[in-house]
Amino acid sequence: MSFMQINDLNVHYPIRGGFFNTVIDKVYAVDGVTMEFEKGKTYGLVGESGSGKSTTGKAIIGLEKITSGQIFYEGEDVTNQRRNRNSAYNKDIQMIFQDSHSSMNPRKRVLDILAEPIRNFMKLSDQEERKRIKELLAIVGMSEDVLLKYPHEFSGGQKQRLGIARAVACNPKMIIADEPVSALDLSVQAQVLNFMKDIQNEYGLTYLFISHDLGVVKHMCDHISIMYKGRFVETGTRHDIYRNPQHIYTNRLLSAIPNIEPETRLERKVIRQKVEESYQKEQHQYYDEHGKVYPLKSISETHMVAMTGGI
Ligand SMILES: Nc1ncnc2c1ncn2[C@@H]1O[C@H](COP(=O)(O)OP(=O)(O)OP(=O)(O)O)[C@@H](O)[C@H]1O
Repeated sequence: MSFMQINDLNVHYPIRGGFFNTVIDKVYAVDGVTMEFEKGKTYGLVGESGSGKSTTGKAIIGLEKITSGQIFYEGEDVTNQRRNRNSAYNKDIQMIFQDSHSSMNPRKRVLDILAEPIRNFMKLSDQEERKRIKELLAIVGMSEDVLLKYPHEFSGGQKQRLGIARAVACNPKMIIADEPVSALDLSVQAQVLNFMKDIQNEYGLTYLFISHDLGVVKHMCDHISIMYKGRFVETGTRHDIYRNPQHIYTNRLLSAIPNIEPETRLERKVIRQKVEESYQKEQHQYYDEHGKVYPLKSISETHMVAMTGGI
């Protein structure tokens, strides 16, 4: 039995219009997503803006209402517990966001920001709480001098560290990280990613890493799902996705990975143009007549691709 299982998750938003403001259509933000997580592993969820990645993450954690589907956690159906603030599920599964700043109250000091989850989920004395907060700062490599500071006094990288400290405060089992490094400079990105890897190894955390950039998740993820218009176009191990990509959309994302080596920049630009041309020409073979992604089919024990019988 896997650590967590998501079965046929759907999040559809009604679009209203017309004279009576009735539902005229729906946005299929998440459209039949199935995922399985094993303990201690890192999963990537990658797609362009609007593909439904954040909605999937928020639905799993309970920040978004789901239209249908089931979530099993440690063998138990938690679909209806996700929005119960005091449930074990809510303590065990935490989320960090691209912009930690906007998720932190600007009028609260670090001390209070870190104390909040502890007060929600753990019954500690004042002294124990202080001790835990100091431990958390040590985990993210920050000194106790910051306790009385406010969020605006920190750099982007430091704020992400505080966001991580807050997420790990109550010993979670899984962290959903929504574009955790996208707002940071390249050098700081690597630092934050390495440091997330370290805490994962130390505490056996499971990660779901959400990103629009296949380059960012490359060195982190054991397993990757590529999302387009609310559906998965391809899922597989890191090797399957980077060495043996099958779907035209995966190839397009691979060719879009930003390149920092000046020697190969021109070469990569040519490849990117070629991929884009074939995407424009051949994409109709990869989507149905309504532009929808086909159902996934297994092509190996680990690798699934959305395709019609014809491909
Ligand atoms: N509350 C809402 N009401 C209506 N549509 C919504 C709502 N929230 C999201 N959507 C739509 O659902 C789709 C998926 O959005 P989502 O934010 O999950 O994508 P994303 O892949 O995370 O993109 P980004 O990286 O830009 O956040 C988009 O088309 C978006 O406009």
